[in-house]
Amino acid sequence: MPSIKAPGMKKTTTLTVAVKSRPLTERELGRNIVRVHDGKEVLVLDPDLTKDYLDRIQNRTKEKKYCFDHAFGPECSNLDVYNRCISSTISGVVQGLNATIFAYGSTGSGKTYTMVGTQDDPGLMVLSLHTVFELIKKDSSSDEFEVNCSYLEVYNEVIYDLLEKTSGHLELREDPTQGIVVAGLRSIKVRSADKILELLNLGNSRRKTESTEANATSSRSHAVLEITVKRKQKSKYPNQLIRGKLALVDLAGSERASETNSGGQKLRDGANINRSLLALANCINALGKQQKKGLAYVPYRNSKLTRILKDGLSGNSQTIMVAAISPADGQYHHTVNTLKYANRAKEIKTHIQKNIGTIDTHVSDYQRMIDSLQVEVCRLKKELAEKESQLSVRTTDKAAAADDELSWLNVLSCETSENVQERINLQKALFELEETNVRN
Ligand SMILES: Nc1ncnc2c1ncn2[C@@H]1O[C@H](COP(=O)(O)OP(=O)(O)OP(=O)(O)O)[C@@H](O)[C@H]1O
Repeated sequence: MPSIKAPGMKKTTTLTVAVKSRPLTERELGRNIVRVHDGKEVLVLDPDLTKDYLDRIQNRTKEKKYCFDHAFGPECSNLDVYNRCISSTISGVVQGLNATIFAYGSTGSGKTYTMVGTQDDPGLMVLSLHTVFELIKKDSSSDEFEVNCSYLEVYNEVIYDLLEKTSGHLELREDPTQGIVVAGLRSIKVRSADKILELLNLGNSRRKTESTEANATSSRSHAVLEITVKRKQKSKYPNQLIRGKLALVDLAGSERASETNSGGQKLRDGANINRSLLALANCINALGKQQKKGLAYVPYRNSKLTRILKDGLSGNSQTIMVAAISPADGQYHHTVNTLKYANRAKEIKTHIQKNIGTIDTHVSDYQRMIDSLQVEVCRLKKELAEKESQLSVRTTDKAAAADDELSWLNVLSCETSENVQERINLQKALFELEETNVRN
C-alpha cells in the first residue's frame, strides 16, 4: 500500500456555496416565489399575496434576501452550474487536491437532478467525471495515472456498497493517514468516464427510492461517489505519488412526517434521514460559529453521514455546497430553511493541501543503497588495514631511509585520516538512511 502523507503548503479557503432554483414542476400549481439577480442574489417572495405596501414598509413581510457565491435560476442548466463553480476545482483533483461537492435541500428540490441529471442535461457527477478523464488525456507529462471509483449509500444509518449486488453492512474506521475510511468498500479501477457512468447507473438503480408526497422518486438514502486519481510522477521524482480525491454527494431530502402521510418503514426512513441531516445542519452551525466566535464543538460523530463528510466540512478539501431549492410558494419554509443553512455554510473554512506521498518501492531503493554503502565501508576497512600493516613493516625494516620514509609516512597518514573521515561520513549517511527507512 502506498504511504500517503500531505506535506507542503496549506491553503485556507472558504466553502463555496451555490444556490440552484429548479423550474416549477407540472405537479406544482402554485406561484414561483424565487427570484435570482446578478448570478449571486436570491430573493424569496412572501407566499402570502394579501400583504400590501404598508406591511412591507413595516417589515411585516416574509420576503427574504440572501447573497451567495453563485446563484442559478430555473433557466440554468447543470452545465451552467458546472462551468461557473465546479470545473476549476476538478483540475485541482488531477493535481493531488481533495474536493467535495454536495447537494443539499429539501425533498423534491432538485438535488438528484443536479448531481446525476438526465440524458439531455447531465449532472455534476457526470460532467466532473468527463473532465477528470479529459484532463488525464490532455496531460503532456509522462506521468502515470490510475483512477479508482467507489459508490456507497447511507440508509437508515447503515452504510451499503452500491457497487456490490448484495452488500452487507459496512463500518467506518479511522485510519491514521487516510482519515475516515469505509472498511470493505469496493474500489474499482476505471479507465474511462463511460465506465464510471456505467457503475454510477448501476449504483443508482440499487439506491433506495420511494414515492413521497413531495417527490415521485425520492431518494431515501445519502449517496457518496468517490473518485481517486493517483498520479505517479515519472520524470522529476520517480518515487513520488500524488493522490487527489473527489467526493460527490447526493443527500436524501428531508421532510416532516406529517408531509409524507406515512407510517412504518417510511416514517422510520424519514426519522433517520432527518437524524443525519440534523447532524449535518448542527455541524454546519457549529463550524459557522467557530469562524465567528472561535472554538465550538462540532458534533461529527452524531451520524455516519457527518463522519464521512468530515474532511469535506473542515479538513483537507475544496468544498462546494449546491443548495437546491424549489420555487413553489408551498415550499416557502423549506426554501428559506435551506437558504439559512447555505448562508451559514459560507462561513465554513477548510484547509487544502496537496496529497504527496511516496510509494513503497522506495524502501527497496533505500535497502539497495544501504547494501552498496556497506560494501563500500568493508572495502575501505580492508584498504585501511592493509595500509596499516604495510606501514608497520616498513617502519621496522627501513630505518635507514628515514627522510624518505618520513615524507612517505606523512602522505600515508594523510591518506589514512582521509579514509577514516570518509568512513565516518559513510557511516553517518548510512545511519540517516536507516532512520529514514524506519520512519517510512
Ligand atoms: N433543473 C431542473 N429542470 C427540470 N426539472 C427539474 C430540475 N430540477 C429538478 N427537476 C425535477 O424535479 C423533480 C424533483 O427533483 P429531484 O428528484 O432531483 O429532487 P431531490 O431533491 O433529489 O428529491 P429527494 O430528496 O426526494 O430525492 C424531478 O421530477 C426532477 O426531474
